[in-house]
Amino acid sequence: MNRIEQPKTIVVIFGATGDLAKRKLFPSIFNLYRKGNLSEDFAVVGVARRDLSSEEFRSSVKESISNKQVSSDKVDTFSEHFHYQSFDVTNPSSYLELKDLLEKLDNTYQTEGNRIFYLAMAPEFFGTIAENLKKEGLTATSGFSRLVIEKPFGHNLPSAKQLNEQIRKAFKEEQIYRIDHYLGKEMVQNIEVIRFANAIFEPLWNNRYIANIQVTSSETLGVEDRGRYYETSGALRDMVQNHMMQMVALLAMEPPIKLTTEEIRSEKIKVLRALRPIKEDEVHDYFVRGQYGKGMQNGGEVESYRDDSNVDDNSITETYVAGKLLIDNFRWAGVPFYIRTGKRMTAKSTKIVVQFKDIPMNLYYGKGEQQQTPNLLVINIQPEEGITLHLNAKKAGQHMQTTPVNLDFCNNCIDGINTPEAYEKLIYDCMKGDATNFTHWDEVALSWNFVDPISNVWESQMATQFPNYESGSMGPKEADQLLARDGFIWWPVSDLEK
Ligand SMILES: NC(=O)C1=CN([C@@H]2O[C@H](COP(=O)(O)OP(=O)(O)OC[C@H]3O[C@@H](n4cnc5c(N)ncnc54)[C@H](OP(=O)(O)O)[C@@H]3O)[C@@H](O)[C@H]2O)C=CC1
Ligand SMILES: O=C1O[C@H](COP(=O)(O)O)[C@@H](O)[C@H](O)[C@H]1O
Repeated sequence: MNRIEQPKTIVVIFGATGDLAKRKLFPSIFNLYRKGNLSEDFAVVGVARRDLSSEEFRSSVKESISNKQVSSDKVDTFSEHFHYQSFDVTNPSSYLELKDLLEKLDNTYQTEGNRIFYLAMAPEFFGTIAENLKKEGLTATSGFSRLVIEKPFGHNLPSAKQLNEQIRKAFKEEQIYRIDHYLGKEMVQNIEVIRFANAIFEPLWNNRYIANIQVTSSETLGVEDRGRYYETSGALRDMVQNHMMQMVALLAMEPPIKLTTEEIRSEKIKVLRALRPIKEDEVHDYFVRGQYGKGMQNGGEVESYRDDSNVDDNSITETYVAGKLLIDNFRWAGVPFYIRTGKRMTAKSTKIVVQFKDIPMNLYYGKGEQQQTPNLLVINIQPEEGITLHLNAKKAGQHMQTTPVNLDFCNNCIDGINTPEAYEKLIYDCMKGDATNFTHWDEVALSWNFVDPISNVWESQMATQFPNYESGSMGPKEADQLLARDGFIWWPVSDLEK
């Protein structure tokens, strides 16, 4: 029987009073504790500017996990592991105070000098914190010392390089865990298994049999209270440079020779290196940007992006991106990978659709009322988790007519299986020292290198047509034309699409 690994560690959360900590980090650590993936040998130290006692901090931790159906005793015992320190990231004495606290907690919780520094703060502080942690001796412990970095990792390639150089002065590459929460999603992790553990897919996974691959991540929410950040980012930096390109890399990579961090990352890096660069004068041929206007969602009218109080009235920030990526290697030459992501769209849905090529001669073509549809393999990432294979079969009856049939596997429909949240998996991986589902610097750099020409063009040219899609729709019509030019359509990603 497999024994559950119960890592011993102190997690220091920088930005522990913030949104991410409350919504994602505390509940994820709690789930690990509840499931027995953590023993009693762990502590969490929250740091932020505001003046709170550890008791007050524990109350906010309890509040963030209060909707979980568990006994209050468990919640109380869990929250006893949490401690708080008011902190100024630029002041060396804050680090020295933290160092003392960590040494004491090491003894109390038997954490053997193991430390995870989780930077859940505005990115402008990432470099300073990393440098000070080293300078003030917090990384010199008898155990491991790891740095978890939230997105965004830079704003473009030069700023990402600068940040990387800064943190590399304090931490080695193997100590750095750059979070991309899509890599913690169950079905994103399943891409490799579907591809490499099934004899029926891998032989077909190439330009001889695949016509195109579509990756969609649509959201119904607008920018909510993140307008200020989003104005500096836009969908290209917020979603494409990281999550979307990571999914493309997993879909396109060669089978790794072993399932190790180095081998898997190395195959993903090769895909990113093989991406055909988009020249600035070609951006319009390959990429489409959009911004949502007002519209109807869930039966009510919603405001446009530009109406948000934190957004410029004439903002040219894109809330939608669709693009065509080409991978110039032996396996993928000629196969377009289409990606699209946007806010305030028809449905919340992340799906990958692999469209297979038509067979050379179809004996049943044109028979019956329904046209035959291509074979599709749909990987449902969220909210449903699973796979659907679209096939053609004989329609019951006297005639040789075909009808589409779907073979469905739903991962999260099975009773009793509650798939863990992405953050839960990633935090646990980091505690165990498994960096496979975190992005290596080379992946970050190659992704910025790919998207930078696109953002340069978009920033230098006014988007006079904005807003160009209604809230509640599937994005601007130019995104449909992008595929129509190649003779394809976007396959629906939800039943709500007409
Ligand atoms: N929220 C989300 O859903 C997501 C967030 N992220 C990333 O996570 C990071 C944090 O985001 P989020 O939680 O939303 O941000 P918030 O603005 O909600 O929280 C920021 C935190 O930083 C602390 N802080 C700010 N300035 C200082 C300072 N000078 N010294 C010490 N602490 C400081 C704040 O506490 P106080 O005011 O008490 O100092 C607060 O705890 C960002 O990099 C963001 O891009 C990534 C993906 C999703
Ligand atoms: O990283 C981000 O992801 C979310 C979407 O994540 P999901 O897990 O809900 O699909 C997005 O809303 C946010 O803008 C972006 O920063």
